[in-house]
Amino acid sequence: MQQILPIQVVNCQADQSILRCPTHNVKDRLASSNNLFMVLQTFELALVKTRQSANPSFRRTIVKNIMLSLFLISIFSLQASAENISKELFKAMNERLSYMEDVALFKANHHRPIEDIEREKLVIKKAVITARSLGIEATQIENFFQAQIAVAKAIQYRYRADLLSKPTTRKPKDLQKFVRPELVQLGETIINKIAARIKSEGQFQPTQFSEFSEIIDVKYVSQSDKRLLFDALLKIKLQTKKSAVRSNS
Ligand SMILES: C=C(O[C@@H]1C=C(C(=O)O)C=C[C@H]1O)C(=O)O
Repeated sequence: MQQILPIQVVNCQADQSILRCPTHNVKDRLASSNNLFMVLQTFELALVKTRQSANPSFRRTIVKNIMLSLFLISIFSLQASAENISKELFKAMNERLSYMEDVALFKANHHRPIEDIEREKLVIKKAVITARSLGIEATQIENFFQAQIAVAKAIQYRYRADLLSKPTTRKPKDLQKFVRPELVQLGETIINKIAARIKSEGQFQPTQFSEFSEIIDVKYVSQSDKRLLFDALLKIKLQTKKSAVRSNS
C-alpha cells in the first residue's frame, strides 16, 4: 500500500485514486523557494482536486495530511524566524564593533582619550530603560552592554597602537554627528532583537556560539572578546514579576 507522509503533500498531484508526490522536504523547499504562498497555493489546488474526488476515505486522508503539513510548516517557519532573529542580532553587534576603528581615529586626531566614562554611563542608562520597557532583566543587560563597551575599547586601543607604526591620512566619520547617533540606533536594535528572540525561543543557547563567532568578523576582536560577549548574552533573561515590581517602585 502506498504510504502518504504528511510532509509529502507539498507539490502533490491528486487524482481520483492516487496521490502522486515528489519526496520533498518541506523545510528544504521553504528555504529554497522561500515562498510560503506558493506552498499554500499547492495545498489549495490539492484541496480543490480532493473535493472533486469521489472516494471519501481518500478525501479524508488528503485533508488530514494537509492539516498536518500546515502545522509542520508553521513550526518550521517559527523556528526559521527565531534563527533569523539571532543572526540579525549577531550582525547588529558586529556592525556596532565595526565603527570602533573610526572612533579611535577620530579621537586620536582630536587628542581625546579612548575611554569616556560619562558617555558609557549614558549608553548603559539608555539600554536599561529600553530593556525594562521590553520586559528584559536590567542587571544582565547592563552586564552585556558593559561587555560590548569593553570590547569596543579593546578594538580602539589595539587599532590606536597600530597607528603608531602605520599612520593614516584617512578621514574618520564624525564621532558626535554620525557615529554616536548610529551607535544609539544599533543599541536599540540589539535590545529589541534580544527581547524578540528570548520571547519567542527562550534564552540564548551555548550551541549558538559557532554561528556567533563566524558572524563577528571585525578586525582586532579576539577569541576572548567573543567569549566575553557571548557569555554575557547567554545570561540575559526575561524580567520576573518580582524584579518588575522592584524596578517600578
Ligand atoms: C564608542 C566610544 O568609545 C568608548 C566606548 C563606548 C561604547 O562602546 O558605547 C562608549 C564610550 C567610550 O568609553 C565612544 O566614545 O563613543
